[in-house]
Formats: sequence, C-alpha cells, structure tokens
Amino acid sequence: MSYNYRSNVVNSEQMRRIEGAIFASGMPVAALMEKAALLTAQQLKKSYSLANFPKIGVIVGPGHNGGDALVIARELHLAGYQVSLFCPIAKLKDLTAQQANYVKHLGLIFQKTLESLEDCQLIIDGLFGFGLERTLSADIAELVDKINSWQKPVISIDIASGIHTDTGEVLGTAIKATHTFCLGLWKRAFFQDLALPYLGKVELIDIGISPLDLETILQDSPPILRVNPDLIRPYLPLPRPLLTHKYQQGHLLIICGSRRYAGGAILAGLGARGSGVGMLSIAVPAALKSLLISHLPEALIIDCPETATGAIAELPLELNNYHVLACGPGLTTENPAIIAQVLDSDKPIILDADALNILAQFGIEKLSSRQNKTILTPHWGEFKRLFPHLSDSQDRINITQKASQQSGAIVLLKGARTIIASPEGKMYIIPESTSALARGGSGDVLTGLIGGFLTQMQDNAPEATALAAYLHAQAGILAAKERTELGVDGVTLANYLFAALKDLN
Ligand SMILES: NC(=O)C1=CN([C@@H]2O[C@H](COP(=O)(O)OP(=O)(O)OC[C@H]3O[C@@H](n4cnc5c(N)ncnc54)[C@H](O)[C@@H]3O)[C@@H](O)[C@H]2O)[C@@H](O)CC1
Ligand SMILES: [K+]
Repeated sequence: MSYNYRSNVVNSEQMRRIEGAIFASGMPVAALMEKAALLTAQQLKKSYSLANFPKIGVIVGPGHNGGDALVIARELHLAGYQVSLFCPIAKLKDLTAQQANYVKHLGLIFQKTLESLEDCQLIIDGLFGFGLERTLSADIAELVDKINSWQKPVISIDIASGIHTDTGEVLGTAIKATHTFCLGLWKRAFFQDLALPYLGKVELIDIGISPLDLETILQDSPPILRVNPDLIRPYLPLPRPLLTHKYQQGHLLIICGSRRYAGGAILAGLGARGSGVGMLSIAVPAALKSLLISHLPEALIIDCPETATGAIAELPLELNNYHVLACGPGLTTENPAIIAQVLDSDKPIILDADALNILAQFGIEKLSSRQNKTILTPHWGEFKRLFPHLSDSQDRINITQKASQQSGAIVLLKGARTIIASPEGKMYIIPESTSALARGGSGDVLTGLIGGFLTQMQDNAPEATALAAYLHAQAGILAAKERTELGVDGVTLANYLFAALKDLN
C-alpha cells in the first residue's frame, strides 16, 4: 500500500515512533515544533480575525503541546492580538521552558489565575496533547471545567486536553473544544464516537510527514485508513466496460421484508438501485409483491410463502444462482431457518438487522463453516448481541477489529464514525457523517448499497463495503445541506446517492 499523511490514522505510540524517526534522521525537535505551531497560527489567524477576537487566552501545559501553544501565542502577539497566558503546572519540559522564556522577553504576561483570562474572546488549549497518560488531577480537572463553563470558542492544539489519543475516552474531564487542529497525522480519537463532542470542528495541519517515514513505522501493523475520495475512487465500478450486459454487471438477491416491516424491503431495494447493480432480485413474503413492484419496477420480485404473521416462511430458490446475497431488513426474527439457509450458501453474504439478531441466537461460531465472505453491519445494539464479550469497551476501533478477527467476517460498526474491519486486517473509517442518518430506514438503504457494490467488485469486499458506507454518509450530508437534518428520510437518502457518486467520480 502507499502511505499518505491524509489517510493513515495512528495511535499515540505510532505517532511517537514516527516523530522519533524524524528526529533521529536530523530534523531538530524545535524546528518541527516551530513548523507545526506556525502553520497552526496561520490557520488560526485566518479563521479568527484580529478584529473579531482581539483578546486571546492561552493555556500552556508542561509538555510540547504547551510548547506549541507558546509559539502560537508569540505569533499572535506579534500579529497584534492581546495575548494572556496561564500555565497551571510549574515544571515544564526544557524546550517548553525555553519558549516560555522567550515570550516573557517579548512582554507576554503569565497570569496568576485562570480567571484573568475570562474576558478573552477565544481560548487556546495547549494543556496536553498525545502525551496525556493519566486521569486529570482534581485541580487540573477543575480548571478544565471552569474553561468549559465560560462557553467561549476554544481551540485545542492537536487534541482536546483530557481526551485519550487512542480510545477517545474522557480521562476524568476534558476540554470541550469548538475547533481542534490535529497536528501531522490523524489520531484514532478523532474517529471514536466518545470523543466527538469534545473535538468540535476538526482540521489537519500538514506538517510535511513523508510517506517514507510513515512506511518505516506503519508497515508492520495493519493500516487504519480514513476513507477519502482519492482512496476509494480507484475501486468504483466505473467506467463500465463498453461491451457488457446486465448479468455481467452482477446479480444481487436481497432477502427482506415482512407484512409488519414492508418499508425496509423497499429501502434496501432503493439502496441497491443506487449502486447501479446490473440485476436485482428481491425475495419478500408473497403479500408484498405488488408493493415492491410499484416501487422498484426494474427489480425481479420473488414472492415467497409466508408464515401466519407475514414473515418469509421459506426461500424456494437456488441461492447459489446469485452473485451476492443481502439479507435482513424488515425480516423479523420469526424464522431462523432462512438465515441458516443463507449461511449455508457458498456466495458472499451481507447480514443486517434481524438477520444479525438471528445470527446472535446461533452464535458467531456458525460463521466458521462459511466458504465465502460474510459482511456484518451491526449498529451498537446488534453488535452487543453478537459480541457481548467485546461490548464492555468503548474503543470502537479496537473492538471492531477484534470482532472481525473472531468472526472471520467483515464487520461494519455503524455510528457517527462508521468503522469497517476485515479479517485479513484492513480497516477503514468513514470520516464524516450527519446525524440526519440517525433515523429508521437509513440502515436498510446501506444494506442494499453494499450488496450492489459487492456484486460488482467481489474481489474487493472490504473496499466495496467502505465505498458504500462512504457514499451513504455523503448522500446524507448532501441531502441534509439542502433539506436540513430533519428532512432526510430513507427514500430521500437513496435519491441523493447518485449525487454523492457523481461528486466522487
Ligand atoms: N509529534 C509531532 O510530530 C509533533 C508534536 N508536537 C506536540 O507535542 C505534543 C506531545 O508532546 P509531549 O510528548 O511533550 O506531551 P504533552 O505535551 O501532550 O504532555 C505531556 C506532559 O504532560 C505530563 N502529563 C501527562 N499526563 C498528565 C496528567 N494527567 N496530569 C498532569 N501532567 C500530565 C507529562 O508528564 C508530560 O510532561 C503533541 O501533542 C504536539 O502538540 C509538536 O510540537 C511538533 C510536532
Ligand atoms: K491540547
């Protein structure tokens, strides 16, 4: 794989080793600090003008995060801002102490109390970066809570102080930043749901970490990649070959729906439509056939015998005639036998919703006899049922990885930041989304979309999953922009998929 500072997501130990490799090769520590902090100061000045934010308070910690803060303070002072400093911990690392001496020489004042910063329009948080290693002590926690209570814009350098760089956990308490400038490389916490309320708007400062230094450190561990258009575009099943026909573009079967949950079947079908899959068949209880035809005239609707309560009673189909099977939306848990039949097929399968709940009843060991790929797409509730032994941890990146290794399936854990892990060690993270998608029906669209892409790119199942999840989130963002976060129902979401696809292409 090729290494890129925009795509690779690191933990604090990797960041420290990369930093170490850069320093060992000759880059002076002070020079890298200067570069990182100058670039951050430039961005700050652009976003927070002197006219609107003439008085700035800077919180200086004991380590190099505090050193960055001092360089930024110096630059803002030289640009005409009125800067007040507060340094709650007396013992500073050497380089930080040197920076402190120089700003004193320039006439900047270290205030004796935090309260002296209360009349500033903006606070810069340079308390702790990725060196934070233990829960905040009571006195520091009190300071952090006080800053949060001011409800001012707070800019965190590298990470909001108090957040664990890897797990995203709040170590006692944490700064609630309105904006965080992440330095050099994305850290894991930026994609942990737990940390998101503390990070505000996030921005990466490119300090020029070369692919060479990244490769040296990262090549031995499975990469965690932040999905972006450049990363995912090469996998798009576009352009289509000039000479093709519908079955060459793949045949997807979706097994879904019940009399009680008919809508889930329609939405899964609309999601598949958004992928451009060549042939789509949808197996539903017989009573739903005409409804499905009216919504998806292009699909082959297969009416299945149904139970007394309107669930699919049996699948009168040769499942191995299809390229991919997607199963779950709107099914109910009434009939585990059809999930057993799906698991027995030797085609790639995607399990969602009630198919996951039935799998949880069987136990994930049931997947071990599968001959082909399995993709599981749980939300947190489903994940807990499938992997109860992993769900005590809130480190979603870590547990998604473990869930994939233990089940042998590709696991997509839904959330504000959706995480995808494959058993061979690939990890993808969807870097942005919208709470507009926290709504019944959006998951059904995703199942169909993954099915549709997987059908067209079976050799790249993790990438098909990541591509679908990325487009799904982008479609939600585009729809919410036009219609607000309240205006993105499942059908609307599906209708925006083409716009997201067009943007990507
Ligand atoms: N890695 C890089 O490429 C760069 C890193 N830089 C900065 O360096 C930072 C990391 O610097 P450091 O390793 O010095 O670490 P930090 O500045 O994050 O903080 C570590 C310091 O805080 C103390 N500490 C940790 N937990 C504490 C707690 N709960 N209560 C009280 N004290 C605690 C430690 O003893 C140490 O002195 C980054 O976050 C970033 O801001 C930049 O200067 C330059 C580029
Ligand atoms: K910080």
